Amino acid sequence: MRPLAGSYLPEFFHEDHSLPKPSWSKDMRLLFDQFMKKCEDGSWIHLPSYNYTLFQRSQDISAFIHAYLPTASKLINEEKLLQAKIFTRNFEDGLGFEYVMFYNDVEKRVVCVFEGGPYLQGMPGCLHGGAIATMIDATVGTSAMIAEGIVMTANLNINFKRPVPLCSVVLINSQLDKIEGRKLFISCNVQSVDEKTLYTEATSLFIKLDPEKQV
Ligand SMILES: CCCCC/C=C\C/C=C\C/C=C\C/C=C\CCCC(=O)SCCNC(=O)CCNC(=O)[C@H](O)C(C)(C)COP(=O)(O)OP(=O)(O)OC[C@H]1O[C@@H](n2cnc3c(N)ncnc32)[C@H](O)[C@@H]1OP(=O)(O)O
Repeated sequence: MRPLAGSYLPEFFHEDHSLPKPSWSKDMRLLFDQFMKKCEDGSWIHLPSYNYTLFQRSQDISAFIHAYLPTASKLINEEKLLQAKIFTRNFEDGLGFEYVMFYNDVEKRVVCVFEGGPYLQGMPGCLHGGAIATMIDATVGTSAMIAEGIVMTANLNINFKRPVPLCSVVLINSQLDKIEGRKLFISCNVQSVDEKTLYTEATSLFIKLDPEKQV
């Protein structure tokens, strides 16, 4: 199985969605600039983000699924895989998930600057809990993938402590706590930009996939 080479992908697949857009709020842009500044000495790394998976070409996705998820592969329509896109990267600009992640290798931390747009409403004026869970999963998932490669979420435990105002910017801070064999334990919190409000706390367990096992 070969990793993705950009050359055979349509142009729009190359777009990095984690870069500033006109739809970003002032807070989002400010935090982006602050973290980019921290990247200058190499302590933090900006993580690009696309709306396709690493194995977008049908045979690459197919090879991946057969190797790692043989049971699921029996139920997957391979033609539809050509249309597959990353869940969080398919809303029009500014309406859904706007986010950018940064990674600190020494501290084993991934931080996500996230603004949930108006299409992510749950309770009136508030972000849907599922949208928060999605972005927590994406953030801790990124941390797990950086550490161990091909992983899946086995457990995600979330305490919603305060409602997140719709269209506000939050910081999702994740921390790789420990790795035990194939298990990765990653904790996370969601805070307001001024760090005065703790919205959410979460713990997660990721399992490194074992191609020898028939999951
Ligand atoms: C996958 C990446 C592919 C590459 C993609 C490339 C680019 C992507 C680009 C952008 C994406 C960026 C970021 C990521 C964004 C989002 C992340 C989303 C991730 C997900 O959204 S993913 C979907 C939800 N996820 C599932 O759909 C999993 C269903 N599930 C299973 O497929 C199996 O369950 C599996 C594989 C997890 C484990 O199965 P298995 O057979 O390999 O391992 P096994 O069961 O033996 O467990 C081993 C040891 O973990 C312990 N253990 C297991 N589960 C536990 C639990 N829940 N609580 C406590 N302990 C647990 C056991 O007790 C044992 O412990 P011990 O060894 O001590 O006995």
